[in-house]
Amino acid sequence: MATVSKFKTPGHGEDRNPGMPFSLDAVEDIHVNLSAVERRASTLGGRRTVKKEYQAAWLLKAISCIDLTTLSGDDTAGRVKRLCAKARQPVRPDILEALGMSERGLTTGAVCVYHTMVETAVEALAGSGIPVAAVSTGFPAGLTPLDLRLREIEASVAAGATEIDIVITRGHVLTGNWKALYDEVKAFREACGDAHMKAILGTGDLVTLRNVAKASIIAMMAGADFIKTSTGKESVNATLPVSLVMIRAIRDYQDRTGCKIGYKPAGGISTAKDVLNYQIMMKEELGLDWLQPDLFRIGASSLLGDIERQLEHYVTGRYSADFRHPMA
Ligand SMILES: O=C[C@H](O)COP(=O)(O)O
Repeated sequence: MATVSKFKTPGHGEDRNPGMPFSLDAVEDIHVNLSAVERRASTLGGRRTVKKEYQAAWLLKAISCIDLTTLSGDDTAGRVKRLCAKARQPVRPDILEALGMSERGLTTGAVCVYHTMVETAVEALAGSGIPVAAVSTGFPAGLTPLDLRLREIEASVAAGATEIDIVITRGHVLTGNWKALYDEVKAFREACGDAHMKAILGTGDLVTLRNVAKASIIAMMAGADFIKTSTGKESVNATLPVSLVMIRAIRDYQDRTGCKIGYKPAGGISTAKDVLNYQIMMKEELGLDWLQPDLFRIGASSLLGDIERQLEHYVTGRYSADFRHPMA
């Protein structure tokens, strides 16, 4: 069985993206061939499959990349504590033992919460090495005053979040105001300090894949450590075609600067089959480095339950009822 390596805790990497000066030239020539993107995305699941022990190994790796998320209006400290317990022990001990994984210290990549839950999560995760990510900047719409959005980042960092998921102003993209988008993301990155910044583009609001590609490049140019598809609150969240466009933008940025930017699809990824498609895409388009939690995260609130069920099926030959995997 392939191994799951313990992730490097992000937030203090010496290889962080320093960004680059704003340049309109970098986005003006971007074009996206919609049918080619859709064709490529649609073949991913069918062309390659991973089975049996390889599938179990890929799913264990996927767990280490999950940003285990709760972002609900009815979140409570109790729910966040239960989520953190699940992040520490994402798979039942008997399943892990059968997989020979008991001693490997498998955890999720992070726990992702609203600002008011950061302290609770930090306390509940103490000593585990699991980072707390805070959604910020007026999540999910990102339309609160700029100074409040900056202060919100600073408050989450002060409360112990080492990863900040910011949301961009989608209006800047829709009106082609690339300089305003650059300035905003750069200001967010400065406010993050040492905390790693994931830039949520809200791709479901951006109308065209060309806009998605341009917004991806601007966010990276302004210093994003990760680019992330969605808040989970748009009517369309992560999709494979959108991901392909963002991943290719990451490749372009790496060609241009040598910097490796992380990728986080988020929203609506709830089955083991979904996540395997994303992993195959990452491996084929960007290579093995992007299967590790320092460059790949999956934002999900309910994916872990299905992965655990599939692992149990692999170990026992039987599927258990959903209620046996109640959290995440
Ligand atoms: O960033 C994470 C998303 O908000 C989670 O979305 P989900 O509830 O559809 O898994």
